[in-house]
Amino acid sequence: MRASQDDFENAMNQVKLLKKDPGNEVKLKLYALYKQATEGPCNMPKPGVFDFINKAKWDAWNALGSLPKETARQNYVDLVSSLSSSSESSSQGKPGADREQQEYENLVVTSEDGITKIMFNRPTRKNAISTQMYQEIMLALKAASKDDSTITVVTGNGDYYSSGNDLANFTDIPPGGVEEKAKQSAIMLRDFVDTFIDFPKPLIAVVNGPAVGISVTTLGLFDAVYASDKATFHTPFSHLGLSPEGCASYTFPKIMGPAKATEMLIFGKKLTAREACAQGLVTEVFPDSTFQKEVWTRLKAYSKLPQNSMRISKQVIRKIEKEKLHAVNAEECSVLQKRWLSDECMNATMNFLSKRSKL
Ligand SMILES: CCCC/C=C/CC(=O)SCCNC(=O)CCNC(=O)[C@H](O)C(C)(C)COP(=O)(O)OP(=O)(O)OC[C@H]1O[C@@H](n2cnc3c(N)ncnc32)[C@H](O)[C@@H]1OP(=O)(O)O
Repeated sequence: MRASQDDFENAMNQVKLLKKDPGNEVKLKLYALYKQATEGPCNMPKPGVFDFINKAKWDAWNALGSLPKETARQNYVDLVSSLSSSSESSSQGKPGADREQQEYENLVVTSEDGITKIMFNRPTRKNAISTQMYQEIMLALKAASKDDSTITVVTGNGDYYSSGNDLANFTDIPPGGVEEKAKQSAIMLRDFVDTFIDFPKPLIAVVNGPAVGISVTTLGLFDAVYASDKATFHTPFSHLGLSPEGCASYTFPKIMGPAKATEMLIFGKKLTAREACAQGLVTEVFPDSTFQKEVWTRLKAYSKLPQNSMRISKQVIRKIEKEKLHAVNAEECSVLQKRWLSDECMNATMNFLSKRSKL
């Protein structure tokens, strides 16, 4: 089977996750295959003999001759896949060897061009948010709030932005029983949402694919939301015996009006990206084929704006709401603590985990 554009983009993301530097030879090969896959045969003038780096790159690309773009794309995906598996097996062979380098298990966090990017990284679970991942997101946001970047971006690796709360979170019952679990979860959820409410810099969501549950509700706390036209927005709380969180009980009626918010939050209506944009939840929608390029070009331009001015403007815009948002968050968590113990919620969770239901 030929590698698709999605496979190619996933492979590009995978390269950033490699735990081990693959070495210059492999990096040149990756560069050449990437150029061939995206631009075709080498079309650049040959760099001078003393321009060592660019000449090495040119040589590698030029050596691919007239290799078709599709074949180059496939070879790129295959090469990344072989690198990913060998870097996984070598780190398994040396337990703990790469721990210090990789701070997060479920996120990839990078800082470049004044932008800190926090990428959900559980693509095989559709970026479902496990208990550990909630903690990691809070840590990453707190670190981003203090680093040198001017803006912070949250996005997902793979085809989903996030499928929301990992429903397996509720299977890890502590000695205190389900009541204790519900209490712990409410405390964690409240801290989690507070971290978004208090985030001091422009916070941007780059919604690369479908978003479910808490990954949708928290969008109401972002400063801008850019979405691929492949993204959908779904809050199936009633189907799961739940109730809204992430301050959506307040932000959604405010953003889209109570009637539209009801359709989403009570009846679980799934919105397309364009519908979510028309309702004001999404700032702008881009065709999936150009999504990453267009959004990152724009974000790079925004990240060059004066840092203090952006922070202060955000403060002015949000200040009046902060207290209200914290109160809403506390109330939603307290309601959910009871909901998690309800038969409606327990049955829905069991049905999903025993593979009897999906959204
Ligand atoms: C403690 C704080 C709590 C805060 C509360 C928040 C509320 C919410 O977030 S409610 C929303 C909860 N999310 C869901 O109900 C989504 C459940 N998932 C699905 O319905 C489907 O997986 C999907 C529609 C998202 C995707 O379907 P698709 O057929 O494309 O892929 P799958 O084969 O189902 O997914 C691959 C793999 O990933 C597992 N998985 C996906 N999402 C979740 C999830 N949210 N929780 C746990 N596991 C998830 C899925 O089971 C598959 O696993 P297997 O390969 O082992 O079958």
